[in-house]
Amino acid sequence: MATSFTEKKQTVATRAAVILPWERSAHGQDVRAAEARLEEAVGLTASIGLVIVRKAVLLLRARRSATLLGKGQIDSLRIAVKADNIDVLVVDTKLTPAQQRNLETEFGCKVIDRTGLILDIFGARAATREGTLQVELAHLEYQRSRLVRLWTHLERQRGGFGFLGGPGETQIEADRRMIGERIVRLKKDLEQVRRTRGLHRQARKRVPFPVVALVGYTNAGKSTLFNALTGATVYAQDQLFATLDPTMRAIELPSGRQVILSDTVGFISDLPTELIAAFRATLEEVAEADIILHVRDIAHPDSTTQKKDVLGVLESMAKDNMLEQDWPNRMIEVLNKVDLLGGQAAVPQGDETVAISAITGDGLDRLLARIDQRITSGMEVVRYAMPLADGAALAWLYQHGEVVDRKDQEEETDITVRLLAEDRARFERQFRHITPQMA
Ligand SMILES: Nc1nc2c(ncn2[C@@H]2O[C@H](COP(=O)(O)OP(=O)(O)OP(=O)(O)O)[C@@H](O)[C@H]2O)c(=O)[nH]1
Ligand SMILES: [Mg+2]
Repeated sequence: MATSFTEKKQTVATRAAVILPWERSAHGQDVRAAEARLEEAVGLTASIGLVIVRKAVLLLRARRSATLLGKGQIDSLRIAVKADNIDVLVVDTKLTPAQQRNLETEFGCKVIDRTGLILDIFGARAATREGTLQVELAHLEYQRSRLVRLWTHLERQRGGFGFLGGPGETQIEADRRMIGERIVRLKKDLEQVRRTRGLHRQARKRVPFPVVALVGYTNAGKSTLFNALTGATVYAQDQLFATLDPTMRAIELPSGRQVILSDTVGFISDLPTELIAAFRATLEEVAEADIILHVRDIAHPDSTTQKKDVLGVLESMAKDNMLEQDWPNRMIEVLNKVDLLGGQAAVPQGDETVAISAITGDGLDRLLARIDQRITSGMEVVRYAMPLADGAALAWLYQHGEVVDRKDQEEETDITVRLLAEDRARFERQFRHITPQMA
């Protein structure tokens, strides 16, 4: 893994300030939007273990090429960094390599930008092989772009073309070559992983129960819902990306049918484009899901934009064959946090939406019933003839399907059962001696 900020294990808490540069021209005067965005950045920063001692929205009249911020802002920040003993300044926007370096010089502390911050988070969260490779690739490309610019900057300072070949320059060139070679290797490895992806999906389909995946924006309440539904004690708190690992747990639906619930990585707003591939790779669990629960924070000011973002990413995954084309049929929209809006009645619900509060438990029974219904609607009716002595096969059918009819003879039974298409395939693979009859 590329060097990561969080890899330096800290014994003493690292103190951070989080600032959100807010351009009036680009963002307008929407104070509520700025506050929500700042809170997201604070959550992201907390999730890599930094202690936030100061946070602020800084209005920008223009982006200054050398330092981004204006002179007065820099002066007052310098005082704050000193007074609060700040080790890291998180600037929630994209900084050019020169801006980052200049700000570090101004403040005498480490400065990280939004891309650097998110890369760090993804690095800690990537679970699959593709995810890990994809994140490392993004990290190296980020580093390389910083090296290249630094190099040209030095060249300019010397007023030449690098013929002098000073030691610093040689080192940078060597670093750049090393990074370049590693990138080529990673891309090859990724190719290989992608080619075998189809095979893995087949293997994963052998999980014995339908999979229900929770997706949605960071802080939407996925982990809280996951806990409410499993009664499990999985880490959930008001901290973005509290989930460090994709978590899977079996739960029982009202019908008695078992499903596997899977919590996933949260979406974040304005994901830097160079990180989209890495993020999508961390979402691979969704590809295996029989049902996708799209959890939304319906009380969030950007709720509608967040929804569009989520659907956009899923669509792009389907386009690249990471997700099966019929994914919209498998989705249920979960409007969470209705307690903040005065209960279920405040929110319109349709066939594809269920309003809930993961905190109060309001609407959870309806959600479970809806999941049950959705699973059943995708079922087929099949008839099998099998030896009565085959207890394992019979038990399997009772556990995974709904037995509609059964006629026992002396040695044999003729059984009609409703099964998911995948379950039917699983059953017929596992019990090859049993023959499906004409319905
Ligand atoms: N009022 C209210 N707060 C909720 C509800 N559900 C979750 N929250 C709060 O929202 C915050 C985020 O919840 P999480 O479950 O950690 O969110 P998440 O979607 O898992 O976030 P990531 O793991 O970062 O993607 C926590 O403070 C929860 O207590 C709800 O129904 N009502
Ligand atoms: Mg979570």
